[in-house]
Amino acid sequence: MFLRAGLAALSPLLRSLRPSPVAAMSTGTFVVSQPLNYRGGARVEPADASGRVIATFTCSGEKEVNLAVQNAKAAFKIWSQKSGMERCRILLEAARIIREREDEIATMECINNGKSIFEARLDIDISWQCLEYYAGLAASMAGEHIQLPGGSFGYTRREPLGVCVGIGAWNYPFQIASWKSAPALACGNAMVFKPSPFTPVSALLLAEIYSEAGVPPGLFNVVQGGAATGQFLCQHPDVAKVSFTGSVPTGMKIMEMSAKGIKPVTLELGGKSPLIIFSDCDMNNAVKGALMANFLTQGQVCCNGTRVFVQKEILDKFTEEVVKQTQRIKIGDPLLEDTRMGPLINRPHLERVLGFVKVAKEQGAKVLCGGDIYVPEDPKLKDGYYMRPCVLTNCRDDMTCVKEEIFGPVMSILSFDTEAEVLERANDTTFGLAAGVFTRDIQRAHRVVAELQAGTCFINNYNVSPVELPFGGYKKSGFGRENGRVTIEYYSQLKTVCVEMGDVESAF
Ligand SMILES: NC(=O)c1ccc[n+]([C@@H]2O[C@H](COP(=O)([O-])OP(=O)(O)OC[C@H]3O[C@@H](n4cnc5c(N)ncnc54)[C@H](O)[C@@H]3O)[C@@H](O)[C@H]2O)c1
Ligand SMILES: C[N+](C)(C)CCCC=O
Repeated sequence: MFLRAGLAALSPLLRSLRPSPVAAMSTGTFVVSQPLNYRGGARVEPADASGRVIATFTCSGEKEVNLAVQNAKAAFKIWSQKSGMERCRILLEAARIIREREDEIATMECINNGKSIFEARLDIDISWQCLEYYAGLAASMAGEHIQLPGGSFGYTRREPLGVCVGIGAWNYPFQIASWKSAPALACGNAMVFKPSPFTPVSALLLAEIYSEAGVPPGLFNVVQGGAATGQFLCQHPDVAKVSFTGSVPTGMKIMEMSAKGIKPVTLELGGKSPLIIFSDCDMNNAVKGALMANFLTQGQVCCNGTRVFVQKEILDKFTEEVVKQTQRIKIGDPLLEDTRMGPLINRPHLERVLGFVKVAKEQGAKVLCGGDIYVPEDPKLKDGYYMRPCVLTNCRDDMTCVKEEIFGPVMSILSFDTEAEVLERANDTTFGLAAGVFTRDIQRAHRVVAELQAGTCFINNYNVSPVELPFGGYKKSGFGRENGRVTIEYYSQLKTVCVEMGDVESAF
């Protein structure tokens, strides 16, 4: 197998998914000449193929999934017996290696996904921080001791679940693999991870780094493939838990499959989050916050605050400034240091996003900037999947662009009068991933976030993600959390031990 990967080189992958020709989106390329599955501590060709070829690697079928799970089971026996301190040391070493190789990993991620190298480095930083954070928690995981009458007592043990499955989306490939594996491994579990077929390469680096850091062979495995491979993983009888990041429709299927095996699931799904800008805000910060809420990773971010509610008094000034700053965003080759927006993930997705802009116009929205294809000057990039970031105004709550997740660089601006009104409109959605508020009134800020139906709320900032804070959704945006101390609970189970110090008082 020989995969010439990269945005340029991933074109064979994209070509295999749709017949039209796909040209280079980036000047960046890398050559992957090794297999893209990772099992038992080494890169391996899949033991079988489902028949659906993606580039020059094949989707893993039932046999390969089974081998990966069996390898994970064997590694689990060793890993789960280690003390928290032992696991901590190995995870810290893995974090150190990621940090040391940050530039190399970020470059691969940039080519893998199309996000700017500037952002890719931030993703890698958040990834090693996540490993460091859970390394610390591994060493401090403990149960309770509960005194009972007559000297008897009980205690609780926090135990790992076994083999956990991670299934990732394409927008944060390395970071998603880290957010799932770090808490899973810290708790003593093993993992089989399936990246999105659109971004298959960077999870392999994580697998190799874990091996280099000293995890037992088979503790973290990677299987490549799409929906069918994901189904084999979810349905496997030896899998104890599934952690999924992706769309709501796929999340529903994952939950259904997991329900059949009574497997706990974590679902990190989509969103259509509100960002509320009150007239007493710090205007500079609110404008920066709106850009952060909409244009990271070409707008392909689950928690983006795409419904920007602006209080009437400052609507014109805010809109003018947002448009000015949006037009300044440097689009182009994601490997260049000053680029801040690269191409979208693939042509069908670009067309889908442009389609949302078209419908928005038909429904009465006004395009203040962008929303069209961008052709970079560099001839090598001319057929890339670029679009200009878009700001829409004249939006109404019933418009498609305001109701549906676009997953692209499209911000919808809506105006409001009162706090009560905006809260009702902000919550009028089936999603509940995130929300944001900009105001100088501290009481209002806390009052408003208390009423917002969202799992992750930001006050006077947006889309920052310290690994110490739990991240996850309400309503159809999913359940379970990633990051923060609480995630330990999603990768472990509690055993209660009741100890009798006297004689048995029998009822018989
Ligand atoms: N909440 C979060 O943390 C978060 C983060 C990133 C992305 N997302 C969401 O992900 C979506 C975009 O990502 P996507 O297009 O990759 O999502 P997707 O649901 O199409 O695919 C996600 C993953 O699921 C796999 N998959 C697809 N069908 C499957 C099936 N039937 N069984 C098992 N696995 C299956 C895919 O191969 C991929 O690895 C957006 O809706 C976005 O909001 C959420
Ligand atoms: C790191 N962010 C920007 C908070 C994104 C988290 C993952 C969502 O897609």
